[in-house]
Amino acid sequence: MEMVKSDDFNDRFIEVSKVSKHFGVTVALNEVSFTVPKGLVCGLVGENGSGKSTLASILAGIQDETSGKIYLDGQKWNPGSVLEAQKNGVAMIVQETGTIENISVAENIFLGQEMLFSKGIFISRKKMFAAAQRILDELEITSFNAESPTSKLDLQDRKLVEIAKAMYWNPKVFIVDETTTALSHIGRELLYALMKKLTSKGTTVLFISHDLEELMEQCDIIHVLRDGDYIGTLEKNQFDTDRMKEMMIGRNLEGDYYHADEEGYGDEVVLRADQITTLEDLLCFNLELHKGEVLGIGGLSDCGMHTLGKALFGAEKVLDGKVTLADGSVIDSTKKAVRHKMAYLSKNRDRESLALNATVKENIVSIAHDINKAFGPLLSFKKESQYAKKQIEDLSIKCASENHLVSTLSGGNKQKIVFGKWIGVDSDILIMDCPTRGVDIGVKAAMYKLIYEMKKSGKSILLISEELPELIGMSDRIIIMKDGAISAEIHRSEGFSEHKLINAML
Ligand SMILES: Nc1ncnc2c1ncn2[C@@H]1O[C@H](COP(=O)(O)OP(=O)(O)OP(=O)(O)O)[C@@H](O)[C@H]1O
Repeated sequence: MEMVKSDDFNDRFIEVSKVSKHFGVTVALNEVSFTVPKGLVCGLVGENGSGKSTLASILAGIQDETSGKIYLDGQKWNPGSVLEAQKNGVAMIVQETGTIENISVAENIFLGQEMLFSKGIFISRKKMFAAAQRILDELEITSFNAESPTSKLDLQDRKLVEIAKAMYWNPKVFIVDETTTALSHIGRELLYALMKKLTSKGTTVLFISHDLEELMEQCDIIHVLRDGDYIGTLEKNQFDTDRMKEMMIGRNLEGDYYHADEEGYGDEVVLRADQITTLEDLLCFNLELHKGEVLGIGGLSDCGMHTLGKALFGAEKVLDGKVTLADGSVIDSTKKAVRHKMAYLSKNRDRESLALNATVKENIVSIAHDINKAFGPLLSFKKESQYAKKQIEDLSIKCASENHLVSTLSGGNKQKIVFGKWIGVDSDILIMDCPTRGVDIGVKAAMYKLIYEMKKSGKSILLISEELPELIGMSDRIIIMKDGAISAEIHRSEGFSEHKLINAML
């Protein structure tokens, strides 16, 4: 093992030295150097595509650096695989799905480690389930158990499985990549408490987030990346959102983030849920969305709001009751919804909104056939290319060209594609489930501006969100759901407050 010449490894428990990562012509990391002291929460912040996940995944053994070196606790760190990294104390919660669908929670937690429970040539599933359950109990996770099939879990619960899996390894370094936006209030609190507990025992946490307030609350220091370069570090006493934004973007980000005025909306009801009941979550649920309204829907992740979004778009079977438009049309399939100029942005982008193995262009134009027609049913390749290029430019999607594969884009850039794909087709009713998940502050501001412009031009938007500032900032009216029912309805004119909303959720 190569050793670093220093007595105090604790101050530079992780040492990243001139690390570069190239993907063909893309330079994801450019000679990045920084250190992270032991037992602290270190934030990593930067715009979408600035290299945060790439760096984190090199540390976690997912991929190798092109050049440069990393030292962990004074020793050269170069894990050959994720398993090797985990065994040697580095565990990571990835941005998207880090679990496998068709197996149980326990099998996910001990994936690749089944031999720990071997009895001769057999694996004792009983012992494996018991061990997994102990970890879940210690984390006070009660929404599922070790035997639950992973395919039945929502995004939040699958993230909790990943957290439980990481805890098995008792990590020296715990990496959390843009996970909190997949978690509801309770999930976030659980993660924050865990991070505190871990650091008190000497674990180092690398925390990646686009939420600057969250970073300032949870971190002891914050490293800033921009376009693959390390820009600098802020210590706790230097934390300041404007300074952070300037370091991230290289200029001042000015202007109003949210729309926060009282323009109101029309009386016409454009979408109505009439006593709808779904297999799970919703029972005789009523809702009206008006022309030109931004209706915010909030609640804890299992309150039924994500199912509501799907049911309104015809993507979730409505067993009783119906979803209708102003002209009386019943929406009972996604095909009908799209035909009636409805759009739906799913929270679960990799599973439900994107074709990962297709190109940026193929994804963006996939529902824009009417716009890009040449003659009759024939499509114009030129129009499609121009259309895709415009979305790429408007949302500053970071990719080499419109022919770039979506699977290789950063998380936030994937989210921009989902947004661009649906926004571009000029729908009248837009159901958006966590539309700004994982996007950086600059793009968030651009998305909010577009949502506001759509509202002003008479479009109706149902904004399902787990971010209270987003709901408060953007909505004309907010409905808070709890256990599949409405627990509060508040109009902007009555005054929104986080306190009121949280009380209605719990
Ligand atoms: N496997 C890959 N092949 C090609 N390019 C890649 C690959 N992985 C990442 N990149 C590129 O490297 C750059 C950095 O991506 P990375 O995912 O590290 O950004 P990030 O800062 O984590 O972004 P986000 O905030 O959106 O998650 C991006 O331009 C991305 O498209």
